[in-house]
Amino acid sequence: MIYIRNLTKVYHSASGNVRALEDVNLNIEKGDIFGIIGLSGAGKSTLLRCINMLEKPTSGSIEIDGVEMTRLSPSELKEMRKKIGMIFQHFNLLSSRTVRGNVAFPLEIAGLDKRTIDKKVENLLELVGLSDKADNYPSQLSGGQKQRVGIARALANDPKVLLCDEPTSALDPETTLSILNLLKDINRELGITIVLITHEMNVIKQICNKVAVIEKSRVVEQGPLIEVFKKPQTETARNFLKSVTLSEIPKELKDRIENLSHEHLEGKIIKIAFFGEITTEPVISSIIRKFDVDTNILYGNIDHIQGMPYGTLIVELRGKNGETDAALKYLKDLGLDVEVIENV
Ligand SMILES: Nc1ncnc2c1ncn2[C@@H]1O[C@H](COP(=O)(O)OP(=O)(O)OP(=O)(O)O)[C@@H](O)[C@H]1O
Repeated sequence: MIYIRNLTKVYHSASGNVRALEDVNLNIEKGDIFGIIGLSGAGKSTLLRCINMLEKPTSGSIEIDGVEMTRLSPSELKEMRKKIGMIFQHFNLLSSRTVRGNVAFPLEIAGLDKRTIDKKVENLLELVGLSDKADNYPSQLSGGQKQRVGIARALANDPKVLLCDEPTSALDPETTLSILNLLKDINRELGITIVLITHEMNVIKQICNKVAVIEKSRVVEQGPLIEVFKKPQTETARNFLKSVTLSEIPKELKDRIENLSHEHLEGKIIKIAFFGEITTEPVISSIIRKFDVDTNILYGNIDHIQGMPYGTLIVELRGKNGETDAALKYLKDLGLDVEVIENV
């Protein structure tokens, strides 16, 4: 659906040149919900804005639905942009127009007659669940409702692609979930390919099937979500994953660890952050089978992305003669992110 080849974007400004994108290659297939993640300034917005040619690439090619975007005349580009809707972090609604007026705007620009526009707007507002707010102004809406207007407006010209620039960053978790569900429905029911920038792992895990990681203007990892997060190759992907695993040990657990009796065996409290098939039971039983170690799970926080478990375990290991060290090494060799919290 969207094939990007050797895309480079250099901004020229008074303070010098900024290479915002460097030799970017991406394959986004029809029906994908494709997440783009990266630190601030990595080049995510520039990439999104190059896809609909709001930014003109310095070099490289962008093919959308079989059309090479960089070679279009202004009138051809105008037509092509109808196939590409866009929504924004801060909604970008026209404050002087009602909800109805905002959604009608792209249709008026396209020159449709009033009856067609009215019918279309009615359908779109029903789709996003805002029929009863048609005559409200943006200032009279909640953040989630504003984003629904943004989505309805972006869908007005029946696009094939929807570009989303941090669509839920300004929303609370519950509203975020409802907007993500709406985007998922739009993807599934209307067959629209979605490209989405986010800095939240929760957004990625809720709806994306593929992800690309941008670091310093370059795409450094891309592929199916599970592949990327199972064996993250970059710091950015690892930190994204860590943001949903346990970073702070809960206070009650800390107290419990401190109160553990020391007995006569050596012991360690370890934290395992994992993503993939290795779940509580197999990890623990493999340790028990291979080493002379007793295990006790003190804490487990497990969630799923597309059926794949990820999360954090805090485990007490007790054994003799360096057996706990051997078990620890074994876990690390399995590719798990293991950290010793305390020796007891
Ligand atoms: N119009 C511009 N002129 C000059 N430099 C720009 C312009 N727009 C962006 N840049 C620079 O290009 C680089 C990439 O910016 P971009 O906005 O694409 O990053 P981003 O990953 O979207 O960041 P954020 O998450 O903070 O929005 C940054 O160094 C930025 O300062």
